[in-house]
Amino acid sequence: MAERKPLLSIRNVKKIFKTRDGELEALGDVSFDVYPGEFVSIVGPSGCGKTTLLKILAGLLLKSGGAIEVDQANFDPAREVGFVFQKALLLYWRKILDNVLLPVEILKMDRAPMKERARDLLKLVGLQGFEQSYPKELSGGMQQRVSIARALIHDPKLLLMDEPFGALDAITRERMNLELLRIWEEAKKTILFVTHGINEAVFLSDRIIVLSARPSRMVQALDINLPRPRTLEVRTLPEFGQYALQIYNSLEIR
Ligand SMILES: Nc1ncnc2c1ncn2[C@@H]1O[C@H](COP(=O)(O)OP(=O)(O)OP(=O)(O)O)[C@@H](O)[C@H]1O
Repeated sequence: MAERKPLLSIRNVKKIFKTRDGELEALGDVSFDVYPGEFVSIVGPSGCGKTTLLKILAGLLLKSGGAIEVDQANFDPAREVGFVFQKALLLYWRKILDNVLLPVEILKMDRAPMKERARDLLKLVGLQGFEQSYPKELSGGMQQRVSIARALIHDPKLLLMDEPFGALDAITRERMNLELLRIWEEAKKTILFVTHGINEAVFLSDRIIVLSARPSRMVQALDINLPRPRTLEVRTLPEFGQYALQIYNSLEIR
């Protein structure tokens, strides 16, 4: 079998912010790989630089050191990366279909053929029939599903998700976890997912990267060998608890 090549190689990435009070070292030295089709989560203490790392990967921030290698010539983050933030950040004056089509306009792609894709994606995220609604007519969970459809519209290889369900109530969050796995399996994307939820990370991921407090470095890369497709029963397996405990230990939560 041919050796798998990572889609993304993050090598000794550092980020130092220059602030009024001097330099702030956010990312100390972070290295890990993400393989095509993987679901990788990042967990770590508040302020350790998880959002910073995602922004660097999306091309929204410059790194201060290290290297990011991508297994593709001319990998353009604008085209190959989709970003889902904690808040859905929909444009309230645009209908749902037009919100999903926003990246198409930003990337100056042909809008007409993408309309059909936008409809298909809304169906994929369970929002068929809401194409002509406005964001305020949708619940928080529904709005977040629109933002997932929007992040997928230009068919990026990599989906970066920054605590996408952090603002949702616990029940909606559970539902969104199941939805996301279904979407991931269907859309066959590579996902890098930031969360504060250790159980959420274990439930969703193939691998979990645990970062230390600032200046952060990787303290653990944990492969999650739980069966897929994951159903809620997976949470009752003893291994599930053992994985969660390993992460608590790495984070020194006792
Ligand atoms: N633009 C900036 N200028 C200066 N400092 C910044 C900037 N952005 C982030 N920081 C600092 O860098 C550190 C990492 O921030 P970041 O938002 O990446 O952390 P995080 O791990 O995502 O946190 P949380 O889990 O609380 O969301 C923090 O100490 C933050 O104050």
